[in-house]
Amino acid sequence: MSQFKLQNVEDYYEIGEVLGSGHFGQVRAVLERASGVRWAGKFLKLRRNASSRLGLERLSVEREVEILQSLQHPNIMALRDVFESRAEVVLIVELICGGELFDFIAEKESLSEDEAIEFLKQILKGVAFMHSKHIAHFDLKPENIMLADKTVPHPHIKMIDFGLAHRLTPGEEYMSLSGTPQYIAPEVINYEPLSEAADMWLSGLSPFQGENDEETLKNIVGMIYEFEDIYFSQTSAMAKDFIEKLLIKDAVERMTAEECLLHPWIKPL
Ligand SMILES: Cc1ccc2c(c1)c1c3c(c(C)cc1n2CCCN)C(=O)NC3=O
Repeated sequence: MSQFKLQNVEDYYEIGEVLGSGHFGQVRAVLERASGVRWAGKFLKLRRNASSRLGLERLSVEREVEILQSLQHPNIMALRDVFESRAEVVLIVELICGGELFDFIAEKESLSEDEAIEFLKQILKGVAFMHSKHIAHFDLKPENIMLADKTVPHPHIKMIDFGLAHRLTPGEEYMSLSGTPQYIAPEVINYEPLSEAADMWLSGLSPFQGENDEETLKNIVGMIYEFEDIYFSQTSAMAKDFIEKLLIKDAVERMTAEECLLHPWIKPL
C-alpha cells in the first residue's frame, strides 16, 4: 500500500479557483507557498466504506499515482506530489494553461492538415510512450487533450486524466465498461479483453455519433459510419486512409501508435 504525504496540503499550497470537476472530484489551481510556482491540484474524494458508491477506492487512486510516476514525457501531464487525508487524496500536477485542444481548434477559422498532423504527432508520441510501458489510458477523448500554452505558434500537447488508465500485464485479461460512449472502442462495448489498441480507436469528431448513447454504441459495434461531405469534403485521401486504418473493429488489425507515426500521412517519404 503506497503511503502519501500525511501533512496538510494547505500548509504547502494555497488552494485557488476550481478549474474543472468530474466523477473523481475537483481540479483546482494551487500556489506552492515556498516557490510561488502555480500547479493544479486534483482533489480525489475517497470512498468512506466498502458499501459506499460515492468517491474512489484508494486502490484505484494508488494505481493512477503509480502510473503517473512511471510516465514522464513532454506530452503527458507531470505529477509533482501526493497528499492524503482521511477523506481525500490530492495529486499536485502540472498546471496546463492552454485549455482543451478541441476548444483551440473550434476557435480557429480553419485548421490545415499540416497543423492537424503537428498536433497528432505529439499525441501519438505520448501514446506510443505510454503503450511502450504497457500502460493504456482508456479515456482518450478531446477533453483530455490539452495545450500547455495556446498563445505560442506551435502549442504543446499535454494529455491529462489517467483515472481510468491501467498497466496491462501480457497474458492477463483486462475488461472494463468505463469510458465515454461516443469515443469507446467496439471491444469495450462488447466487454472483450482490452489492450492498448482501445486507445487507438479514433476519438475526436466521432463519425458514429447517434441521436443518443444507445444509437452511438450500436453504430460503433455495427461499424456504421460515413465520411459525411459536410465534414470531410476537403480531407485528403491520405488522411481518410489514416482514419480508416484506425476505425478497424478488430483491435489486432488496428494501427498501433508506432505504426501511425510511420503512416505516409504523418511521415511523408
Ligand atoms: C487552466 C485549466 C482549466 C481547466 C482544467 C485544467 C487547467 C486542468 C488540469 C488538469 C486536469 C486533470 C483537468 C483540468 N481542467 C478541467 C478541464 C479539463 N478537460 C491537470 O492535470 N492539470 C491541469 O492544469
